[in-house]
Amino acid sequence: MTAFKTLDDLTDLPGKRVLLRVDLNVPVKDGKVTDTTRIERVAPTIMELSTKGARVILLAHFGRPKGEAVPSMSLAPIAGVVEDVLDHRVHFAADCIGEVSAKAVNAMVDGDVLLLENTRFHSGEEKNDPGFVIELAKNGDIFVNDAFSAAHRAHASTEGLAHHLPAYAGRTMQAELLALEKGLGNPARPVVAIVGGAKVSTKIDLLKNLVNQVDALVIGGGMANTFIAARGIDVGKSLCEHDLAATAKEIEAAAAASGCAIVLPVDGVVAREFKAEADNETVAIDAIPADAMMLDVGPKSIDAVNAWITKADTLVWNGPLGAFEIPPFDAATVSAAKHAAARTREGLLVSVAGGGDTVSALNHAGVTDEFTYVSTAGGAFLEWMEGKPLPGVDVLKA
Ligand SMILES: Nc1ncnc2c1ncn2[C@@H]1O[C@H](COP(=O)(O)OP(=O)(O)O)[C@@H](O)[C@H]1O
Ligand SMILES: O=C(OP(=O)(O)O)[C@H](O)COP(=O)(O)O
Repeated sequence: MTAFKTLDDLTDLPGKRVLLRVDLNVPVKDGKVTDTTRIERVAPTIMELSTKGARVILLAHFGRPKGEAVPSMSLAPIAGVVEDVLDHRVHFAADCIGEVSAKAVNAMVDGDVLLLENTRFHSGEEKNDPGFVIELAKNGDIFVNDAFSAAHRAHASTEGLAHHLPAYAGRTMQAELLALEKGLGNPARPVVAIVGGAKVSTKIDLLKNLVNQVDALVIGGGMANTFIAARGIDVGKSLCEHDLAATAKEIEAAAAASGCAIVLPVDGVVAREFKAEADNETVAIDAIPADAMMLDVGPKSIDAVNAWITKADTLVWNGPLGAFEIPPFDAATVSAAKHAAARTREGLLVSVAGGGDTVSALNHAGVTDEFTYVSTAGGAFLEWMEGKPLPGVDVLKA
């Protein structure tokens, strides 16, 4: 934990350009940020550096634009939200490298905060391309990483930069690792994991190891549809990654071998449109109409999920059970969140949840403060839980 340098080791900041990696990959609906938790969590690091006289240059990604400058994934609208959370002016530059960024950085005075455009607008970011890292590094004297939730990515702004500039962990990075170690370092059993959400392809591999560490794996959301389809059941138009059927089967086999129960939905709430209050019906899992999508798990499945939460001494949760942003498809997620919160309140459960949308879902259910710990990270938190090396953390220790 103390293996890396922190802001406590940074002295003489006035005049220094600090490249601060943050995670601004926040939930957005109809162009509006719906949850500012990730911004609130990095605010103390930004303000500490600014108050100590640094010129704070924020690096972040938004969405998965795959190396293209996709306007809908610009960070420009997020700058104003960061400004509101910080209650401090936030300048914006329309590129994270090159002349545009250099001009904005050169115009900074001590204490200024500048947000650079989405690092993923350049293909060099995800490739951790050495030439791109050098371009990023030109704008800074010091690198601080406060994006624990992106630390499982070996990208230019999360890993590469630490090889080029003196590198430090931000306050959130420190706090996340400490809290996860405290909550899950030696978890009381049974340990139940809930994994749902939409990022099926990037998270499914994590389940292979997770089943060796938990006593039950409850699967919901788009992830469940993929497992259900792999069992040969037609999921209609549901979010599903059919090409991952073999992986899903491997995970089921690994779970059987390690004695981990796999809990899949037995019923679902289906609709033909992805919108709030869409006409919907509850059907058995093997009766999803061909033209419908399962947007939430059904009432019998909710009972089963809550029964597993009752059995658990420790709960780890990433990914909502359904499309919670569009009621009534929030029912399962809200029910499980409230049940886990109640058990935690009674001292019967250690509950740790994480992920940009998961935090937003817990906020929606009104129970965030009642969980033992809520991480900003989803995938990174699961990888940490698996014991996998996190490139963004390891490079700070190197
Ligand atoms: N059955 C479903 N169909 C479509 N989308 C779903 C379904 N269940 C959950 N989702 C979506 O998953 C998203 C969150 O997934 P993900 O990004 O993996 O979580 P996190 O950000 O917490 O790691 C939410 O936007 C939610 O609407
Ligand atoms: O939102 C994020 O992760 P999460 O959905 O696992 O919480 C991070 O910003 C990482 O994003 P990525 O999964 O596109 O690399």
